[in-house]
Amino acid sequence: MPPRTPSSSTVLLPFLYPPHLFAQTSRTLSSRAVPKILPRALPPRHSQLPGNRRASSNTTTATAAGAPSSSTSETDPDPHPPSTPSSWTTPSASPTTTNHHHYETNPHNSLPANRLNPLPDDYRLPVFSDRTTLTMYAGPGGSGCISFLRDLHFGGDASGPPNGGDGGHGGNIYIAAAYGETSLHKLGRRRVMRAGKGKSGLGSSKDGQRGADIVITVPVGTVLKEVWREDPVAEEKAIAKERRIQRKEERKLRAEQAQETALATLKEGHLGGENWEEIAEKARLEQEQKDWEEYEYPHYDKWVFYPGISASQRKSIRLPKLPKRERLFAQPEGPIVLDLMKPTKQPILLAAGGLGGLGNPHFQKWRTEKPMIATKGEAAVSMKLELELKLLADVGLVGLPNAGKSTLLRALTNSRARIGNWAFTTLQPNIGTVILDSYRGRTMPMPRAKPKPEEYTWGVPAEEQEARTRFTIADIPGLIEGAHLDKGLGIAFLRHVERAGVLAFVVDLSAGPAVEALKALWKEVGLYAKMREDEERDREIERKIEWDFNIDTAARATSTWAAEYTQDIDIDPVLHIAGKPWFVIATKGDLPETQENFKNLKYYLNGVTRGEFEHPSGVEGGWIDDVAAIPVSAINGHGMDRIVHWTAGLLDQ
Ligand SMILES: Nc1nc2c(ncn2[C@@H]2O[C@H](COP(=O)(O)OP(=O)(O)OP(=O)(O)O)[C@@H](O)[C@H]2O)c(=O)[nH]1
Ligand SMILES: [Mg+2]
Repeated sequence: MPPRTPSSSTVLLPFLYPPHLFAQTSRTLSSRAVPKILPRALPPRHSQLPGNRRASSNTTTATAAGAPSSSTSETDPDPHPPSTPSSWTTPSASPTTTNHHHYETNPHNSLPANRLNPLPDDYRLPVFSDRTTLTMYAGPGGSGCISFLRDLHFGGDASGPPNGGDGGHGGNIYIAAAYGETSLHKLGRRRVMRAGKGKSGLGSSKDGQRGADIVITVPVGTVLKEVWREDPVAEEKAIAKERRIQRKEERKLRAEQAQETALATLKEGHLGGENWEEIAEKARLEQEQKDWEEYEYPHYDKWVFYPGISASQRKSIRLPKLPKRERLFAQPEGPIVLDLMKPTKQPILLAAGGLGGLGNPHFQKWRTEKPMIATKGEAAVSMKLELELKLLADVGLVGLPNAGKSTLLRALTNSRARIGNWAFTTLQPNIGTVILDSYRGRTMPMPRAKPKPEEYTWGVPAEEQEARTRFTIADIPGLIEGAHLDKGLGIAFLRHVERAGVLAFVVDLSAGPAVEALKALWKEVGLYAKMREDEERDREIERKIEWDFNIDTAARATSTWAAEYTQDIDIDPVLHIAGKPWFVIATKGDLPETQENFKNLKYYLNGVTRGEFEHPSGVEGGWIDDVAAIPVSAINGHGMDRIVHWTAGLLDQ
């Protein structure tokens, strides 16, 4: 770097400005003290920018885990670095602007390091998280206010009619899925979400302010499940209902007992002047009084009392029955399970805020002209959610560790996935975007043979749907045999390719028989699908369990419109994955003695297509329309065109 300020300058300057600015600024600032400094010429622009390189014919912007990759060029290899311009004269201006290690040899394979054969420390790792839990607290309502009109007409003190405002309602919590969000890490950091509390009411009939709502925005492809919830209002309602039923039964029992006693007395012949009906009635009334005292009276904790009154006055107030009120927003019944695989048209309510309390004018009756009471705001729902992100890429790369998946992603797209000659270099999913272009930077749309269903295109009819201009590829950590037993990194990452339109199996031609590798991969994928199916079944059973607090019919109505985001359980996931179009990318074709291996693979796949061999997952009815094997050398960028064309064809078939 050129020196940022002339050494003689005593003025501290911000270091973010280009050097020539400093030169001039400092000259003007200290022109008397310092001899004249010639403005330093900036290097021409192109020497700072590496040449326009393309890894392969038709690549791309890259995103890592969906995040748009900004500067795409700073780590690019450049086989012909621009010559140093003569105007750039400072000694530090030599090629320090480019990265040193592009001219190094990669010790892993003794080849020159470049973008497709980078050193293991040349990668970009965006923050990414695909799982998190979130505890949410909807806002409680504010309390009602006890206040009286202060007016000269009423003697100048607060002795007019009641004018306390109602409390504000608590804030709700909603969820929305949107494109542009790519990871759950931000939510994971927050852990707890609290919607705003409703403000208390004020005098002069001023109602309290509503609590602020929260909209949680998650990436499209997020699945959320409710872990637990606490709904004090629903719980109280449920308890009250239970008690009502209990009392009814008790009454019935007592009536029967009274009848029996009366009959017994009749039998014994001494009536004693008492009617058995009267006895029964008396007993019933006594019991009811007891119940009232025990359960319903008084709900002191639900009321606010005028602060100016004494404890004895407070006790003398006969509290009215709590007014019956419906929630402003019906709380969706639980447990909530949503599968947000498309952007939500409007935010979906998860937790409703509490109702605000009522001010004292609500309790003015002909007998109580000066109500010294108001109600408190309702407590609100709290719940814990489990969020799981399933990335929605068009193509999923599935392969054993070290097969060359990340190299392939780099070769196909502008991704900066990490590459290293050891297993489990990749520890989190990477996503790259392939733009179908005409080699001249102009997109070359591929007509879609099969239009997307309208529910995925916001109702755009098939004939108006645009041709495909890009697709996305997900590279996930490698699978090993026994991954379903949680060996290696487990199969947790398969959920990111579970919804891909096409599966691309990446096999390393130099690492033993490719057919065996392919079969092993399919086996793990099949076992994963089976595991998902079992999970689904458990969830279905759980859903059938009676949920005690489903007492709101309105709540049920609300949750039905979110029903389009609940998962379709009828599909058989095993067949679902095996039914996806797939093909095999045979990589590392540049290494010696790989041809025989490829031939065997081709022979096997042709047999699968013809139906001579069963689908490698062992599932009947799996996709075998035209299973291709494409030989490539990702490290040299060879064979990428075929992959792109074949994939685009499969996606829109
Ligand atoms: N000769 C040759 N080597 C390759 C090719 N593709 C990848 N490699 C090398 O294979 C090694 C592994 O490549 P990665 O792309 O990291 O493999 P991966 O499948 O992503 O590995 P994990 O992320 O660990 O599962 C690296 O040393 C690459 O340089 C190829 O086409 N030819
Ligand atoms: Mg990798």
